[in-house]
This record gives sequence, C-alpha cells and structure tokens, in this order.
Amino acid sequence: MQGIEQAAADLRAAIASNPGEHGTGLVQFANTYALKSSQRHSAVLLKLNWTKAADEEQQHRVLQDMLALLEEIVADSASGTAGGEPPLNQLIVRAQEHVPEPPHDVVFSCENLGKTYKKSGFQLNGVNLQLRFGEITGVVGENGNGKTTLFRIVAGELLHDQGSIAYPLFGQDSAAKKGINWIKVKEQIAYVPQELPKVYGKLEEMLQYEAAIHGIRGKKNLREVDFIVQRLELSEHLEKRWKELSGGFKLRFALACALVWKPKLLIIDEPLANLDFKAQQVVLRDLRNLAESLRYPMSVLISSQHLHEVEAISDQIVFLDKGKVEFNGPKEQLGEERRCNTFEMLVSCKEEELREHLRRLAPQRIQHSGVSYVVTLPLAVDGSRLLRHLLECGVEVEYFRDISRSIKQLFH
Ligand SMILES: Nc1ncnc2c1ncn2[C@@H]1O[C@H](COP(=O)(O)OP(=O)(O)OP(=O)(O)O)[C@@H](O)[C@H]1O
Repeated sequence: MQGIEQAAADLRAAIASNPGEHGTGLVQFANTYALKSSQRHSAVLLKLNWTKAADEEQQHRVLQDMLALLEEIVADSASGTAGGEPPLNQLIVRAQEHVPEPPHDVVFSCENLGKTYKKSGFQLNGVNLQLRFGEITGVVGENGNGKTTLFRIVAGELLHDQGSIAYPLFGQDSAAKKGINWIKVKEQIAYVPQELPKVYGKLEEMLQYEAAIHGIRGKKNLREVDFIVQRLELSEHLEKRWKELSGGFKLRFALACALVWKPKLLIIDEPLANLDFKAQQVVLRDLRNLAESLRYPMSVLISSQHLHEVEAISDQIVFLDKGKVEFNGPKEQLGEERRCNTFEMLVSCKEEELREHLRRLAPQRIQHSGVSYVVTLPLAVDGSRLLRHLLECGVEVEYFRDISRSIKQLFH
C-alpha cells in the first residue's frame, strides 16, 4: 500500500485508538487528499466537535463521523483517480483552474485616484494601487489621513473625482464608455466598515440569509454557515440579538457575514480595535489562510493602527499621510533605501544620561515617546553594535526593537 491508502490505514488506526489526538491528523489528511472543499471543511468541524463533545455518547458519534469522512475521502479519491492521476496532483490541477494567472489576478486597480471633500477641504491625492488575489494589502496612517475614504471608494460606496479605477477581474473600468456596472462589482466585494451596521433578528438566520443571497442554498448553506460559526467561535451567540453582543463579537459576526459567501475582495476597516489578543490572532490567521486559499482565493484590503500585526500579515503596505501616499509597495521594500537606522527601546537610565551615552555614536535624533525612546543613528550603527555599546555603558535595556525596516519607522 502507498499514498492515500497507507495514510488512511495509519489514520484509521490512530483515530480508533485516540480520536481526540488525531483530529489534526484528519484535517491534514483531508487537506492533502480530499477532492471536495466541503470534506476539508467537515474535517475542521469534526475536530472542533470533538473538543466540544460533552459526554461519551457524543464522542462516539463524532468518532463515527470522523471514520465515515475518512472513508468518503478514500472512496472519492479512488473514483477520481480512475485515469491514473495521483489525487494530490489532481486536486492541485483542479484548484489551479480557479486561480487566475497574472494579469487576470488583479481584482482592483487605480491610477492617480483622488477625492476632495468640499465641506472639510480634505483631499485624497494621486493614489496608484493594485489589489491582487492571494495578497493582503495593509493601509496604515494616523487618524484622519484618508484610509476610510480610500476604502469606501474601492468598495463602491463613494465616488472618486480624480483619476480612474478598474476591477479587471470583473471586466469593469471607469474609463470605459459604459463606466462601471456597480451591481457586478458589489456582488463580489465584502466591505466591513469601521462602524458596523446594526443587524436585526437572530444571528444564525442572518448568516444563512447572507449566504443565500449570494447563491449558497440548501445543505451547502447550512454547512458553510456552520463552518464559519465554528471557525470564528460564534456558536454560543447564535441565539442572541445584535445589541446583546460585545464589540469584539459584533466584529466577528460581521466578518462571518462577509466570509460565508467567499467574496473575491474583502475590505475591512480597523478590524482589530475591539478584539482581545486571542481573537486578533484568530482573525489575522484566518485572513491569511483565506487570502491564500487555493480554491477560493481572495484579495484583502485592511487598515489598522496595530502596526506589528498588519505588517506581519500584509504582502503590500500603503502608508497614507495627509491624503497622500508616502509609501506603497511590497513590505520587503520598506526601508530599503534608508540612510539611517531607527531603534525603539526602553532603558533604565534618564534621558540626559542616554544622550550622553549615545553621543559617541553620532545620533541624528533621540525622541522620547512617553513610554519608550526612538533613536535614529547612522547606517553604520546596526542593532548589535548599539546593544553592545549600551551594555558597555552599563545601561539596562528592558525592550529593544530595530524598526529601520518596519512600518513603525514611517510614523517617526
Ligand atoms: N463626508 C465627509 N465630508 C467631509 N469631510 C470628510 C468626510 N468624511 C471624512 N472627511 C474628512 O476627511 C479626512 C479623512 O477621513 P478618513 O475617515 O478617510 O480618515 P481615516 O484615515 O480613515 O481616519 P481614522 O483612522 O480616524 O478612521 C478627515 O479629516 C475627515 O474629517
């Protein structure tokens, strides 16, 4: 035996001896061999169901379902390999059919995009941007610098008054004679604004409705809703009304509504503000997985004041300052052409002492931000040299970070 059969035999034995331990194994098995995305979703659900099973009877049922799913995947794979093609390859080939190749992977693009609010005089200016499948674009900037304005234009909620925008994937271009067919565009875009709109009625019904109006009906509707509910840990809140949810759960619910129908572009404005640390990690990880999903790739446009977190998940960064794009490019390009190094640190000594200690390194700037210091030094002074120097001066360093190539440096 080899390939799927061997893997299935190993997993059967492992699940039978210790099902709780092997939920992850089932998920991996499904990810590798399942030809249907619903089977991969079911594996995740079963793993979660096991952890939630209240007694032996429920555990027994989950165990039976796990083994049944395993057999179903094996059977599907056997019938799908009649042509002799290995299942994983077949899966990849099928998935690739859903993934457009460049240049058809551009969901949104704009050139010299601008918008002026007559009332306040604020101008968003000269934005050039491309949003692609599988990519996360993080937009950062201080309050009032135009992030929401940009997001509302991309989402079709606000009209631009300068430059051009296009949605190449949906065949829509503002420069074309007919202009943009917003119905075609909006049915593919999910916009989760900063101020979440109130939801009426029971949350579960709302999720089913969201999926249904996007063409997901019948059993698939229930399965997709169940999957997203489990994924975002909403099951305990399904009977609740909107006003009974905390801020964090309101956001999770809005995200579930957006993700349940698998949009091509997810625009999400300040999602992390109301989430606790654990929920932030779940949301960020989910966004990364969803963007990269082979079967349903997605482009994500996200804004946040949580700079480390946005930086960690984004492929592309846009930094807006007073409505102008001050940086726009892959995050690896951040700080590439810098002429100095910038460090953030928390030290034991007073500001005057620190200035004295650093004098020999010819600092260009030493700034106290209230909590920590931001120190700018010549390019020749890297992190290890600075740390060595501080140590030699007897300075205790409580926190240290080289932000020369981080978004954070853009804010100083
Ligand atoms: N409808 C409007 N009419 C007039 N001015 C507006 C309007 N909407 C926003 N502005 C102004 O445009 C500027 C940019 O606002 P925007 O909401 O795009 O910024 P932001 O970067 O998203 O801010 P925040 O981080 O606080 O959400 C602000 O000065 C705001 O007061």
